[in-house]
Amino acid sequence: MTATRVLVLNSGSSSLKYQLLDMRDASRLALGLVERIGEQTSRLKHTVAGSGETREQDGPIADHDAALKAVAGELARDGLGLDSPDLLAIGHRVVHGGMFFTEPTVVDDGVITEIERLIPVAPLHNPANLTGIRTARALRPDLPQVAVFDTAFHTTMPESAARYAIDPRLADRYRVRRYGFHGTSHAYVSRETARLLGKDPSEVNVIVLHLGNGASASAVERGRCVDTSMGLTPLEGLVMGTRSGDLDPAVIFHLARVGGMSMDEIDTLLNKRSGLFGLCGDNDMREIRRRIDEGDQEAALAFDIYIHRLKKYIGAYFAVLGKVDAIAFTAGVGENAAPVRQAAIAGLEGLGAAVDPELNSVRGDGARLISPGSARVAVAVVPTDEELEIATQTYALVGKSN
Ligand SMILES: Nc1ncnc2c1ncn2[C@@H]1O[C@H](COP(=O)(O)OP(=O)(O)O)[C@@H](O)[C@H]1O
Ligand SMILES: CC(=O)OP(=O)(O)O
Ligand SMILES: [Mg+2]
Repeated sequence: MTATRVLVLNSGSSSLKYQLLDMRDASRLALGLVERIGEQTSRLKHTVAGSGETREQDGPIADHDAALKAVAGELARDGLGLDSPDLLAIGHRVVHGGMFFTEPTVVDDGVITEIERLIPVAPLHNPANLTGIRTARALRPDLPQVAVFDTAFHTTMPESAARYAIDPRLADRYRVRRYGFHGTSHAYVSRETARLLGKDPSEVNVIVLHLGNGASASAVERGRCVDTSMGLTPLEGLVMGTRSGDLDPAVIFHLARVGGMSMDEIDTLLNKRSGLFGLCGDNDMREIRRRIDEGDQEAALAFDIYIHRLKKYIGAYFAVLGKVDAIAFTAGVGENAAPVRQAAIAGLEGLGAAVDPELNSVRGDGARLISPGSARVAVAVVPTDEELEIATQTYALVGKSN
């Protein structure tokens, strides 16, 4: 029997999302999430796709190694364990691939060393991705492990967008350039948006707004990324859950010289204690909307700053692309927060974009248009599926040799 199943691991800084898929028809067999890894209140939520049965397990899970072993245990209970002969490969999300990785790559020792070398530019993500790879390798040393990089989709950016305005020799020596992240999602969502419009990706220009806890925008011209809001690290660009996004780099010198903060303190401040959380003490958009509804001014200002930045990027990418066919909202906030979509597009009628309040308020699982029929630019909600995209790329790489 030919093995056709792919297990996908999407390790975040404190979470592990996973899906087991059968790639004959890309159907899901099981999926789940381990949250708050490293805290006392960790939770594993495991769902068996066929029956829809969900099991939850609460209690401390110390690190990503323990998380993956717990997930393996849950899968084994359903007869879907990692020891199954039906398992073809394990696909891993790796956030930073630098300039080196432009394609999905079968992991060997050299690949691991390179991902390790990139830790300084993805300190929240690459260590977790590496733990996932190492644990999976230890559990099934015989299986191909495939790394799918967040940065890969953005390697088509022209130098004018990818370079910072600093001495290119210095930039090259330290590999300082704009890499961009969430690429697997931007690739998938831009393609799905074209499909929603009944077009081939090569026929349309799309602005993708990936608004999760981390958030980034991209300008996709005829299927190729030409600009994106994240840079050397996932800190640049939009206001995020806990990250500041863009600021004058001199803020850092100022906090060091005048505020007496160390580089590590500033790094932690900007990555973990800024963004929505820094502004109002909450990083979850649901909580922020609830507070706004109760008249909370601090939450309202945080929301306004978030929207203002988002709008600036939408405007910038109109200019970068020249002609825009669609704006797609995706990820946790983009897919669920109707007020964010409404506020981000409000006032863009002159650019041809508008949101129909009624369509915008309808909840749904699939990709859908939320712009009025008369709008020149389609505005859409397009759910992302990084795990499906990673499974597809993993299968394309190792399935044919099986
Ligand atoms: N129903 C909802 N309404 C508004 N925001 C939501 C909703 N559900 C999730 N979110 C937002 O989505 C975020 C998580 O998005 P997600 O794409 O899962 O992020 P990540 O992959 O970075 O963990 C939450 O922090 C929250 O702000
Ligand atoms: C790169 C990045 O920001 O990822 P996430 O949104 O999963 O934190
Ligand atoms: Mg995410």
